[in-house]
Amino acid sequence: MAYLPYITSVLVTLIVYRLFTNWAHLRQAPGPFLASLTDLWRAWYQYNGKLRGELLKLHQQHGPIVRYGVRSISISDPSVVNVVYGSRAGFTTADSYNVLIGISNGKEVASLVSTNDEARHGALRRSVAGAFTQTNVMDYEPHVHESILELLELLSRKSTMDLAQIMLYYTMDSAARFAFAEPLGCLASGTDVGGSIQTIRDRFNHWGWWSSIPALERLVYRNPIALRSKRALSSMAATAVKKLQDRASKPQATGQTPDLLTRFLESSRANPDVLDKTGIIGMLMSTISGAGDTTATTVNASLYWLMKHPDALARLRQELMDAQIDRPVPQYNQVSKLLYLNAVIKESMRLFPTAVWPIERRVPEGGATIAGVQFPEGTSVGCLVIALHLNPSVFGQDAQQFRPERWLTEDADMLKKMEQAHMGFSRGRRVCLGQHIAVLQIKKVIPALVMGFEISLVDPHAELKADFSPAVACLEPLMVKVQRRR
Ligand code: HEM
Repeated sequence: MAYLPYITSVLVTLIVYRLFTNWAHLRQAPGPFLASLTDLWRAWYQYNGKLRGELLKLHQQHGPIVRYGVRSISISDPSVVNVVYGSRAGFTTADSYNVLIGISNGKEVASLVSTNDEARHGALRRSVAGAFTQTNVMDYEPHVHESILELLELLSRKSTMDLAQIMLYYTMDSAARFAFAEPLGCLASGTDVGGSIQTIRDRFNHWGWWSSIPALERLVYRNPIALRSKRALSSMAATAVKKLQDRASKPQATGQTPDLLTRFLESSRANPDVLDKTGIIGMLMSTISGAGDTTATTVNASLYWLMKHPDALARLRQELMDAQIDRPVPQYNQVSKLLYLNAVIKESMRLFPTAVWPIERRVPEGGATIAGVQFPEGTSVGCLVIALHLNPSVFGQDAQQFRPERWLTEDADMLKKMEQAHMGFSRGRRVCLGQHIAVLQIKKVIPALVMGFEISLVDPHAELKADFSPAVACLEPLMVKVQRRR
């Protein structure tokens, strides 16, 4: 007992020393004092879905560099995009990605997204890249087409509905179709079949809630006891395993619409050391998970702003009529190059990007100078996509407004500047692998919907809202009225 005051003072000294070194680490960067002492500050805001909004405010207050954690820096300056994400820059993913690493049979199994081993990431990505090129994704168009027909059929039976939910059913069914040629059945049943959507959202929640404190996540979920606990396969993973087993013994016949599974099996035969069976299941899961909420949110955002801006909707419909697109669903080659459609989608992604917090990268050995500030090795730096997208120095004083026409400017320099600041699909080595499939899905479904239906908000003042606590923005319900157009 006599030692108690002594032990207490040693502990207090150690804590004060730790807090001081935390603060001193990046003291050159402005930000909330609490955030410089402990990562619990950012964890709290992220858990409550408020980090994104708080960082936006901090950027307005302090400028392009803001500190939001002991070693975390948020950036809103588009000129640094290439410094951080450029292919040769040497930045790797930050520790926040570690909480996404899966656990299988008591071992950690990193996926394409969660691995911080850049050599492995590069090899894995190269091995499957052929399945995602602009030309090759055209092979999957029949899968997407079929899902849109099913969506339209469902809509024609409704008068009011939650657009956010129905669109997620479309993107998930479509993703399962182009992944392994079978829909999840969400559109057919009007439900989240087998809880697949919830399983994915649980993963996004886990990533979001623990991203700020990965060391604590490791202690709780990756200790030897937790690692050994049995985990049931999700219904979607079980379907993917079954499909893989079936396909290994009975490959797709000539004439069948190819899917990602066929392409991954081809890649696996060519690169068995890089992509094994577990890797194929991982890739299928990563693509379906990455394809659902992201694509649905972009379609919803586009439709929302078109509902709010009848002039833009009229202009889009005119463009689609002039192009004489097929009804009820256009062929991709009829819509892929339509300028106004493209501008509407770009503008919607600009105003409602799906990445929630800065896309974090780790400063490599030797440190780096970013926006004129020197940061030591190990600092996590990342562009906050929404801050970049609302930057008035790039997008002008009306940066907060939905104005697709800004993407039709004849000022080539201006256009280049805006393109460089657009990070909806991220940038660099880890740029969205599925972006061409996403664009295919979006550019086919929006014309089908706006030509086939009058869609209007049940509450004309309704706002587009999302939960920003998971890693990917998850839309809140958006009630709309639908009526077939003649
Ligand atoms: C509008 C829809 C989409 C948006 C906005 C979007 C956005 C993004 C972003 C921002 C990243 C980078 C994440 C990071 O570095 O932390 C990413 C990565 C990725 N996306 Fe997408 N995505 C979309 C659709 C899709 C689709 C349809 C697929 C699959 C077919 C897909 C598959 C992937 C994969 C596999 C990665 C990881 C790439 C890598 O690490 O090398 N995404 N996406």
